[in-house]
Amino acid sequence: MTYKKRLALISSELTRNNNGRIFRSLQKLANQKGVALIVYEGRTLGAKQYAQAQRNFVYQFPQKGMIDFLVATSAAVPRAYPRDKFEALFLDKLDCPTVVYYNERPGCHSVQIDSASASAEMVKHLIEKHQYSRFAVLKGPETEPEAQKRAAATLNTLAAYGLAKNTLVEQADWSADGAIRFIKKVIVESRNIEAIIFPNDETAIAALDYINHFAQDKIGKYAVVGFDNALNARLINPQLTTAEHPHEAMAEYVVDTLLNNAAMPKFKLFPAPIKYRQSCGCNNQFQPAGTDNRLFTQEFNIYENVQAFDYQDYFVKLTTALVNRGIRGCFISLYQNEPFQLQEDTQLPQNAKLVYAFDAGKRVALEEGNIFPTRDLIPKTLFKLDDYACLVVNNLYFADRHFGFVVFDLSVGRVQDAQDICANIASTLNTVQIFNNFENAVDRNQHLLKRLTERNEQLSHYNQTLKELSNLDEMTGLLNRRGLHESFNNLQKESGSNEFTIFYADLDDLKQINDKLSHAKGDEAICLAAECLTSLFRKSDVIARVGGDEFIVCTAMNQTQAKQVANRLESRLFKINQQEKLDFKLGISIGFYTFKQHKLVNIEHAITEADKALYLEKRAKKSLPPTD
Ligand SMILES: Nc1nc2c(ncn2[C@@H]2O[C@H](COP(=O)(O)OP(=O)(O)OP(=O)(O)O)[C@@H](O)[C@H]2O)c(=O)[nH]1
Repeated sequence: MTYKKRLALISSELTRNNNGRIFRSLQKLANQKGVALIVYEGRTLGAKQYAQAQRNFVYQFPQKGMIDFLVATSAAVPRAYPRDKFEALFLDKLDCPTVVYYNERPGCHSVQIDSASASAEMVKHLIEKHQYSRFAVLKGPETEPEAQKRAAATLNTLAAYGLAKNTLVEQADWSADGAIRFIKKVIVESRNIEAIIFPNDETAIAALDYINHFAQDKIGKYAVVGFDNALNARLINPQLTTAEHPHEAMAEYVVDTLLNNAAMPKFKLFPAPIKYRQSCGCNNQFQPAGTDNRLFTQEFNIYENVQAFDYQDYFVKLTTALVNRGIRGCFISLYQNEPFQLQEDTQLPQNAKLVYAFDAGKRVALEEGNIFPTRDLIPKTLFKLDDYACLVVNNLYFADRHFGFVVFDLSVGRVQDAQDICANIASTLNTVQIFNNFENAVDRNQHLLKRLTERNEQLSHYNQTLKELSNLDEMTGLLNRRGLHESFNNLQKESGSNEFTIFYADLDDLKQINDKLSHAKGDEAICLAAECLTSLFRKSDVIARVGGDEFIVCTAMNQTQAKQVANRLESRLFKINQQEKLDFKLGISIGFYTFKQHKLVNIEHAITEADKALYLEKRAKKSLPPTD
């Protein structure tokens, strides 16, 4: 079956009070007429409580073109919610026929129940059938016309029987908090109260639940009545006497009105018959305390494991949970934006990405991509919205991180289960995302660390090269003076010798070569001298060019060996000059100084001594007498 038209229901928590019955009755009637129901499940608009405000972001979802009709209940849109805000959020934006339950709003149809007659009848029943004369009355919120009608009719009827004076009256709201404060007061003040009239079932049930668990000596002492015939009215002990909303008839009227798109807003009042159960004193068989009737609709528990740290693991477990609970469909989408915090004017993110799909009772494998306009709820390319009779939309958030939404197909399946699973999806996906962010950060750090280590290694390699370069003479590739000192220290440590010789060598007549031939030839002579010295000494000896044409060699040699080397130099030079066919005569003078290691004051002293010897050698070569 296809559902061409869509009815949006703006509702607060579907498992509470009247909401579930409005939901199911509208679903049934709408579906019969080929209209799909899409429920946007939030809380009470305008509520200050944190969780309610976060939930209400779901009311941003209904968009023009997506839905054809709108229904808003007073639990979701109370009378106190300002007209301009209501119009901006729904009416102006959606521009479609709208019905409000239990309220009247300009431009909307309205369905209400005749709560005044029902309240009066309830009081009459308590007085005439049960002969109670001492009453306590809790009034609903002053801002709600529905609450005022109930309270006024109750108090007027009590007054008509002359019982108003003895009645304890308190003002509260529709919530359990107010009810518990009130029942405590009734118990403490005693006043022999016989019957308590609550403004709705939620407050009546909260009071009975309080008595059952915290004031067991008062079980059965008070007759209690509520209003609404909420889902829990039959589950509380004793079962609650209450006024019924004729939901089927109301839903039929609502759907007809919307489909026929009546031109003028209409107001319709429905009678609210009383459901006489045990709590007023009828059918007076109280079940013994402690039978632990479970409140709400959860009649059995399924303890599947739906906890995980990554998406894939989680989606497998979620599928099992959905199958176990018989939910027909579940579609999870994450906003394309980063998670955000709600501000006053936060708009629905434009796009979302479908990350999980469970359709017609089975998980659907998804390809990559699946980004779609958020307002569509599910991607048109994969699923046809017209195929779904009943969808429930919940936003996904955790603390103040809003990150996506889930759409349940509840044409089959219980609302309570969908709510359980929705809470699980929100908290688990939040954990998965935070865990992923954390892991990514760790990965990023590790990657950075690796790159940093590589860079460091590269850098220390460059440093080493630089250091080596800074120790070398560029022209000859020999050590320079700085390199000489460092290498000589190593030589001393590594040679194992305690006798060393420092040679000081100097080219002969370089100036002449420069002047007569060229500076380039002078360079050639220097390089040739370097080669000559390198070939003359051992690899382990330290050879350095320390000035223009001056060289120092440090070796682990005694004086005899040093003399032999000095002699060998002469023959080496002779050979070079013969073989190389040079434009100049290569001549090297050399002086040396040998010392025992322990006698060495420092290398500079040894160099000076070698230099002196060189000087003498030079003078001798030039046949000049030495000067002092
Ligand atoms: N081509 C060249 N010449 C240099 C270099 N460094 C220094 N000189 C020159 O080499 C000459 C060295 O002079 P000395 O060592 O005093 O004199 P010499 O001509 O070698 O004579 P003796 O040492 O007395 O034999 C100077 O003229 C410097 O300008 C160099 O790197 N290349």
